Amino acid sequence: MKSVGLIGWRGMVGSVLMQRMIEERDFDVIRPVFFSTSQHGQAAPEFAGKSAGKLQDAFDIDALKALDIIITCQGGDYTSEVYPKLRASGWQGFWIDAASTLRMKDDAIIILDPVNHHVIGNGLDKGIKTFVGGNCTVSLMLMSLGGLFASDLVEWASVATYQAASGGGARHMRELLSQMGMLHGHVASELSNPSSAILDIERKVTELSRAGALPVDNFGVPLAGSLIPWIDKQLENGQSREEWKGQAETNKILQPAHTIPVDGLCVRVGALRCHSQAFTLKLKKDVPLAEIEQLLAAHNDWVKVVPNDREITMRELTPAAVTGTLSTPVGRLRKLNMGPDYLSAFTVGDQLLWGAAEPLRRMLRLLVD
Ligand SMILES: NC(=O)C1=CN([C@@H]2O[C@H](COP(=O)(O)OP(=O)(O)OC[C@H]3O[C@@H](n4cnc5c(N)ncnc54)[C@H](OP(=O)(O)O)[C@@H]3O)[C@@H](O)[C@H]2O)C=CC1
Ligand SMILES: N[C@@H](CC(=O)OP(=O)(O)O)C(=O)O
Repeated sequence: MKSVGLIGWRGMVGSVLMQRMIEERDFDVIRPVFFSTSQHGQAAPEFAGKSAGKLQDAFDIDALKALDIIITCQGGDYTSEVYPKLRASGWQGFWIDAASTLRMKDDAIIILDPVNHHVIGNGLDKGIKTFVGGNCTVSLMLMSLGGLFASDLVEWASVATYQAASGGGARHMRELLSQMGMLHGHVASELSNPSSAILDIERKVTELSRAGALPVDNFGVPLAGSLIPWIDKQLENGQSREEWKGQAETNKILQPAHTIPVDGLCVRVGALRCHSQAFTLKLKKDVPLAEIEQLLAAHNDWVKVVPNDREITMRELTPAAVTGTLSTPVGRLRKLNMGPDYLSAFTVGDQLLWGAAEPLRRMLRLLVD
C-alpha cells in the first residue's frame, strides 16, 4: 500500500476532501500519514476507522521524503516553502496540490480527469510527478461545458462569474454571514411591521453599510446586499488575476492545437459555496440546439442539462440547489440575437467539490488503483 501524506486536511478544502475520501473509501487503499504546520505531536484523526498515530510536522523534509504521494490543501505559502526543498532533496514521489503556485509550471499538469484524462495519462507516461487542481471557475466551466470543448466547437468564450464567498476561504464566509446578520438586525423591528415603508428600511440598511460598521477585514468592503467586481490581484493589462486564469488554465488543461480565447469579468457575490457563470460562446459553426444539449449531457457523469424553462431553471440551476453536490448543471442554453453560432449558457457548481477537493482525490485514485 502506498504511503500518502495528507497536509491541510483540517482546513476548509481539506475537510471536504476528507469527507469525500471517506465516502469513496479511499482510506481503504492507502496508508495515510497526517501532517500539520501547527499541531504536530497531537493525535492524528481516525478517518474511516483507521488509526494514523500522531500528527507529523508538515515542515519536516525527512518525514515528507518517506512518502510515495503527498496531497496538500495547505495553501500556496506552504507549497512555495516546502515543495522546492523536497524536490531538491531528491524526492521522486507524486505531489498533488490544491494551491495555484505550481499550476503553470512546465513540469506540472492541471488535473480534471473527466476533462483531460488523456493529458494526465500522457504526463504520467512522460514521468510527470506534480499534479495541481485547477482554479475553481475554470474547473467548473469545463465540467459543465466539456462536451463543446471536447468536440472542438468553441471558437471563444466570454464569461461573467458570480463567485461564492468560500472562494476566499473560511473567514470570508463568516464575514459575509456576519454582515448579513448585522444588516438584518438593524431593521428587524421595521421588517416585522408589514406597514413600514420599504424605502425607509433600505435607507437604514444602506446607511449602515456605508457607515464602516460592518466587518470587512477579509473582503475589504461590504459584500452582503452588494457585490464586488474584482477577485484576486490587479494585473497591468487591466484584468484581475482570476480573469487571467480563465484562458491560461483552460488551455493548459485542454492543450488544444490553437489557443482558445477565454475572457470576461469575475465578480464576488453573496453566495456561500457555489460559483455560477454566465457564458457567451462563439461556436465554430451553427450546431442545432438539440445536438448541443446532447453533446453536453454525454460528456461526463456529473453534468446535467437543465431545460431552458423558467420553473425548472429556478428550481435546479441555483447555488441553493447545487451546494454540497457533485452535480455541475448547465442551462439557459439558447442561440443569441448575434447569430446562430452564438450560444448562451449558465452553469453552477460547488466550488469546494469539483472546484477544489474532488480532482485531487481522483488523481490519488489514478495513482493507487
Ligand atoms: N478556499 C477555496 O475555495 C480554495 C482553496 N484552495 C487552496 O487551498 C488552500 C487552503 O484553503 P482553505 O481550506 O480555504 O484554508 P483554511 O484556512 O481553511 O485551512 C488552511 C490551514 O489552516 C490551518 N488552521 C488553523 N486554524 C484552523 C482552524 N481553526 N480550523 C481549520 N484549520 C485551521 C490548518 O493547518 P494546520 O493544521 O497546519 O494548522 C489548515 O490546514 C488555499 O490557500 C488555496 O491554495 C484551492 C481551491 C479553492
Ligand atoms: N480564486 C477563487 C478560489 C480559487 O480556486 O482560487 P485558486 O485559483 O487560487 O485555486 C475564488 O476566490 O473564488
